[in-house]
Amino acid sequence: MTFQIKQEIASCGGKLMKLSHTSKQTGTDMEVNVYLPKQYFHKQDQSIPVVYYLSGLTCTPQNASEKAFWQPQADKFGFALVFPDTSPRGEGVPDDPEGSWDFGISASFYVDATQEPYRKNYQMFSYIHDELPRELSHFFENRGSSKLDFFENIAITGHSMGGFGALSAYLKFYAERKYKSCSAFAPVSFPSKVQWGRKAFGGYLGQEEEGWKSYDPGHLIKTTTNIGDDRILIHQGTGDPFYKEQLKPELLLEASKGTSWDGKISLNLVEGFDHSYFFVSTFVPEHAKFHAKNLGLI
Ligand SMILES: N[C@@H](CCC(=O)N[C@@H](CS)C(=O)NCC(=O)O)C(=O)O
Repeated sequence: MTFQIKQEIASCGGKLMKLSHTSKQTGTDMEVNVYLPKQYFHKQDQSIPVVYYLSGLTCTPQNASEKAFWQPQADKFGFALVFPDTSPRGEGVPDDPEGSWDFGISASFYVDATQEPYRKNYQMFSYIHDELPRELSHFFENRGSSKLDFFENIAITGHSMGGFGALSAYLKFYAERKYKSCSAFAPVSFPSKVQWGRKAFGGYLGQEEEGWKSYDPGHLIKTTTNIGDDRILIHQGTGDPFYKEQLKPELLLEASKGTSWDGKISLNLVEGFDHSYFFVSTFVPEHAKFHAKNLGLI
């Protein structure tokens, strides 16, 4: 269903659009923020690539829009940004029975749930990678003189749970080269091996671990062939309280050993940085440049 414009905010050289729509996949109203860079307004008849940013646990579309400082980078290179929500929410949406922030509302892990009671609303994989781009494309079709490219020349990135979501989707769709570029900030790198991931996969996908593999970057990296010289960029703060227990990027590196991704994952351990948006925003310029290159903008 089409979007309602909640707010249009001038930001840097462009505009942040706060939108909401009713999703068929989640059966709920969903919010999404879209940043339109200055090029969208000043250059005619050109196609603007889109970078999808998936946020982490406890987030809404607002956190990254307000604190990641992506907007100046989007203006610098000429890409748009989409900041989706982290889960369905609202009346009737089931949450974590334990009331914890690592599962349920704001913690969908971007999968299509197969288990009750989550199956009905938690269809976030299909929402993010299919319904949302189709709906956005439709909505923006006749709005400006520039075309926003939500399907072809696109990149994906994210933080923590969203870093997992980015890695997972990039690898899952790698054969068809859906996403031209992937990076992650402090991602949950091998969810089947850590408590956050095991709880999420168990709850949404069931206890049978075989069913987790098709989402888990730790497995996908072994079953997906890197056909070019594609690289994945990761930053991880060494002062991040979740680094050693939940994120474990070294496990992904280990899993890539001897595969076509060996040496293609650039894991940057950055001294002292924590898990917050002070960390994310510090490395956004490097990630922006990485995506801009892969999207042919520089
Ligand atoms: N501080 C959070 C812990 C979870 C957390 O650090 N979430 C990260 C993503 S995994 C985040 O982006 N939080 C929101 C923010 O920093 O704006 C809480 O206790 O609620």
